[in-house]
Amino acid sequence: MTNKSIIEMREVCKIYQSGNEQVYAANNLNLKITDGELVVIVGASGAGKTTLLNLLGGMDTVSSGEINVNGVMISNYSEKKLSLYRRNDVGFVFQFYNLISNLTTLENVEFSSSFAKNPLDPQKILQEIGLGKKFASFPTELSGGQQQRVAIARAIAKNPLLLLCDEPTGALDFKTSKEVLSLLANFNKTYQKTVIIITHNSVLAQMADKVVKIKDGKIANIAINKNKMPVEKLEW
Ligand SMILES: Nc1ncnc2c1ncn2[C@@H]1O[C@H](COP(=O)(O)OP(=O)(O)OP(=O)(O)O)[C@@H](O)[C@H]1O
Repeated sequence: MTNKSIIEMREVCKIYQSGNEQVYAANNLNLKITDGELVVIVGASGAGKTTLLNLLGGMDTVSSGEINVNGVMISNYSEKKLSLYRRNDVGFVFQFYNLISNLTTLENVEFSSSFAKNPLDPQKILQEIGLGKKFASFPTELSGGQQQRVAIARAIAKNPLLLLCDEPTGALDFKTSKEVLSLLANFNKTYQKTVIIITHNSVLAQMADKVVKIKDGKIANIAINKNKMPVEKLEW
């Protein structure tokens, strides 16, 4: 890992209007993430985790403050530039895999990477992820864990600057969750790319380089793990 910051958030606020009330989903967030870090973001339901990830991924815009990604101020981006940023620089993994149901495994990955600037080989990534025998399967023919693998392959094959994962194991059992988390940790290690994982499960904090705790839209704590734990050893 280098010491270069890949993300710098300065005094970021996101305010939603809910009836007559203003909700500070992000309330003065200051955060630096180093290139190649594995970051886990924890916090209770409604704390503001998804809001933070959506702001980083260019899916939502700040109410105030600045977000700099890889030396570029994305918080000043127009809708068009944000769309290119999402396409080229960000890989997303969600709790529910969001695969295209009438495309095969390989087609799902190829479709997404065909829009990216500098994609990796979809077949190679699917092989690495253990889906070498499932190229021709449709999503309904795959287990939940396999579908999440396709979603991860799809995100990785774009060769993104950042891999953003929102509750990637939320719908999976213990064993499958660990397999999926291992893939994310391996990607981080092999490709030296920044991976950010949102979770309710505080045990996952042990696999991170950096753990960010969010509470009521604010950063409650940032901890650095000197000795992060291999995913295989996590128990919950
Ligand atoms: N589009 C929106 N309009 C109004 N309020 C919103 C909107 N999106 C989020 N909020 C509010 O912002 C706060 C933070 O929501 P967010 O989804 O970021 O939390 P979270 O930590 O990801 O929660 P969960 O773990 O349940 O997904 C909550 O109070 C939520 O109700």
